[in-house]
Amino acid sequence: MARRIGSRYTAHQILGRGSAGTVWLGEGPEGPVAIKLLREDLSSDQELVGRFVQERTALLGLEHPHVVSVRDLVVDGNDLALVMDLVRGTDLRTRLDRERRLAPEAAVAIAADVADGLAAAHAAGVVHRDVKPENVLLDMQGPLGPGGSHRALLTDFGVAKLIDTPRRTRASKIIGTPDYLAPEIVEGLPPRAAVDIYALATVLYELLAGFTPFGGGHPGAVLRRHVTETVVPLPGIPDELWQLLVQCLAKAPASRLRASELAARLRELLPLLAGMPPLDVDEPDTDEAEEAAEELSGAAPAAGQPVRRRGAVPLVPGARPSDSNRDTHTSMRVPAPDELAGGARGTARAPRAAGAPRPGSARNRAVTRRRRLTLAVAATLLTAAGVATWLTTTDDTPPPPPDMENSAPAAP
Ligand SMILES: Nc1ncnc2c1ncn2[C@@H]1O[C@H](COP(=O)(O)OP(=O)(O)OP(=O)(O)O)[C@@H](O)[C@H]1O
Repeated sequence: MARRIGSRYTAHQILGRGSAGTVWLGEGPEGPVAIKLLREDLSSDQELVGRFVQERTALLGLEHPHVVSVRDLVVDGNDLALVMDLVRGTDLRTRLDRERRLAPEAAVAIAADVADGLAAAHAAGVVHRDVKPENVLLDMQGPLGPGGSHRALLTDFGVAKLIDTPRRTRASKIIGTPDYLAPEIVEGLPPRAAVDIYALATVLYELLAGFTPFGGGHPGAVLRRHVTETVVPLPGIPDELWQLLVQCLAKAPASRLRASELAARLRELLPLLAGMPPLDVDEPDTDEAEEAAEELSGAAPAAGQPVRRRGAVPLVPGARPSDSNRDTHTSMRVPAPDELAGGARGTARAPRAAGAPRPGSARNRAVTRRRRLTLAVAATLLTAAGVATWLTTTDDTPPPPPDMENSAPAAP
């Protein structure tokens, strides 16, 4: 049923739902649009209202073929809506869920588009801060690009920041989605353009492998891996592409490429990747420390039951907790340096060539079990040491003064 939004727009049909609201296919004075309508029960939530306004502000004047433009912000009674360019297609997460892994040529073409969009945002002084497959839309009505890929557009600048905002103090909260968070964010440094490059390299790795390099398990473990672990090579990946990924996943932000350079280098690789099938990579093993902790607590799934993944902290009150650390924004306290330094190492999920034996195959099970008990104790100690307290639900340190740079929307 059609619904009026302000005096100039009509919403016709739901295109999708996010944690903060619903995106509608709509009509405006200049033709079809997408209308993101804030959930009514959240219209009094100042943080979320702030995100809508922020998205409008960040994108003012930014017109680019690889960025979804925001056309209008409508405030009408209880309705708060962002009017955006309509992208007829799907989001990259949906495509990835359907295909599991993309052929390298298509993956690199999409990443190059997003890098172009980021270059435009960075040139306009905006850092996105939440680059992930959910925030990349694929235009399925336009012409096909290399490897049959659709034009990709970056969207959701709701937590974007102006790069040049001065800041002298260490950040007290982390905003972002754990799987894609650059190490300097975890360490409390201000978000600069390089955080988007790290996140995009993580997305590209995920498109190629079917999983993120440092994801899996408890959000605290994911954060620590970003700081302490090195990325494990993907079997069968062309060396030139791997080197590019490694450079953009560098722990030191200054070592990463700039967005325009990354876009150019990715496009240079396209002829080399033409016709190459998706990489033959098996899913990594589940984080052993995580499993061990669950075993110890009696929470381990019974044989044959799917492994339960812990969710990140939903940004929005009432949102369903996500089933992974990559689906939702999270807001966490920045861990202290000693919290990052301690704890189990080597927990990054190691990719295996398809068919290669799992490290914990049947003949190794007794050894694995003994290791798990040791790890379980380590995991319990870690938890006691405060890793779990990074999560925002309880933060018993006095809150910092409200400051757009340093504070994040409070998790429920
Ligand atoms: N400009 C657009 N044109 C067409 N479809 C869109 C547009 N923007 C969003 N959508 C669709 O609407 C759905 C919800 O988008 P939204 O940005 O609210 O959610 P999200 O990014 O998945 O969630 P969250 O707000 O929690 O980060 C997405 O699945 C996306 O495919």
